[in-house]
Amino acid sequence: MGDMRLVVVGAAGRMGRLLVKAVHETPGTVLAAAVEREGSPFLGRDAGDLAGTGALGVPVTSNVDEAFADADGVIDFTAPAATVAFARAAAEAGIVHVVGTTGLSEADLAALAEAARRIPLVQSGNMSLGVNLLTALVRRVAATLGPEFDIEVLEMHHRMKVDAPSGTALMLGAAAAEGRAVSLKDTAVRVRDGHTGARRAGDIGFATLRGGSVIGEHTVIFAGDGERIELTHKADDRALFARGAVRAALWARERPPGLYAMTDVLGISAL
Ligand SMILES: NC(=O)C1=CN([C@@H]2O[C@H](COP(=O)(O)OP(=O)(O)OC[C@H]3O[C@@H](n4cnc5c(N)ncnc54)[C@H](OP(=O)(O)O)[C@@H]3O)[C@@H](O)[C@H]2O)C=CC1
Ligand SMILES: O=C(O)C1=N[C@H](C(=O)O)C[C@H](O)C1
Repeated sequence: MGDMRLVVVGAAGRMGRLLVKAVHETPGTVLAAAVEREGSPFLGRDAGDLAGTGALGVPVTSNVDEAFADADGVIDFTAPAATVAFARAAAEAGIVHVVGTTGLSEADLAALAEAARRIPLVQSGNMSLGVNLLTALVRRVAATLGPEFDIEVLEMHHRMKVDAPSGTALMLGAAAAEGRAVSLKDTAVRVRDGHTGARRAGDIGFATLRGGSVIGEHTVIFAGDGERIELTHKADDRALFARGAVRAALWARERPPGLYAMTDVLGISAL
């Protein structure tokens, strides 16, 4: 099998540029195309120049059909509506789709599951080993501690982030709910404001901080009477997520159609 030809969509974004670099630097992958939306000021610019690798001879294009036709996979850290459209196009082209986009609605996730009937699709709100390992720890702790421990998920990100709670916070909340054998939908408190009344037993709370250049920090707090356990992950470098996504693409190339998580890619889904 030759090098995996990968398209990076959203190639001029914060993650897109790092993804172009990671594809270029990873043995066994090559940048097939770089996509931005129609009207983007980056169309025609060399993707490597934007990513800081030096020119790669890959001009940014808005022609998705052409880009996907000559590729084995697409890596997508864009926005929910774009990701749903890219999933349909990837399914049409029969290529791997790796989705890092967060802020996806139930309907968006259903559209990804539909595409995954035809192609291997890896979706995760966080592509790092640390966070995916943390989900297993959170599930375990939540299963061990009784309901007398209140669970709160605290996250902080840079000032440019547009969705809340973060995809990672929701993954961690879902892990806590799974550990307690309850539904996150029924227990999540995503916002608090005004006279909220006392905390309802069993709620899983979320708190969102935004500011500066923080890449991504998450803490799951188990607060009991007289003691507190805090499990924290801090990302120091966004390139970590890009490397994880390229790893996911290579892994998915060998898999049948299906919807996969990063824990599958990392081989820790049984933890
Ligand atoms: N799963 C993970 O490990 C991680 C996930 N993320 C997630 O990745 C996403 C992107 O984050 P980030 O890079 O910081 O955001 P940016 O806004 O910097 O980048 C998004 C890029 O996608 C482009 N884009 C949007 N719509 C389309 C479209 N229809 N066609 C082509 N390009 C499009 C944007 O272009 P324009 O500016 O013109 O809209 C922009 O260049 C977010 O959802 C974020 O939460 C981030 C880090 C890690
Ligand atoms: O938007 C970001 O930057 C990040 N988004 C992801 C999320 O929503 O959890 C992952 C990471 O924390 C950075």
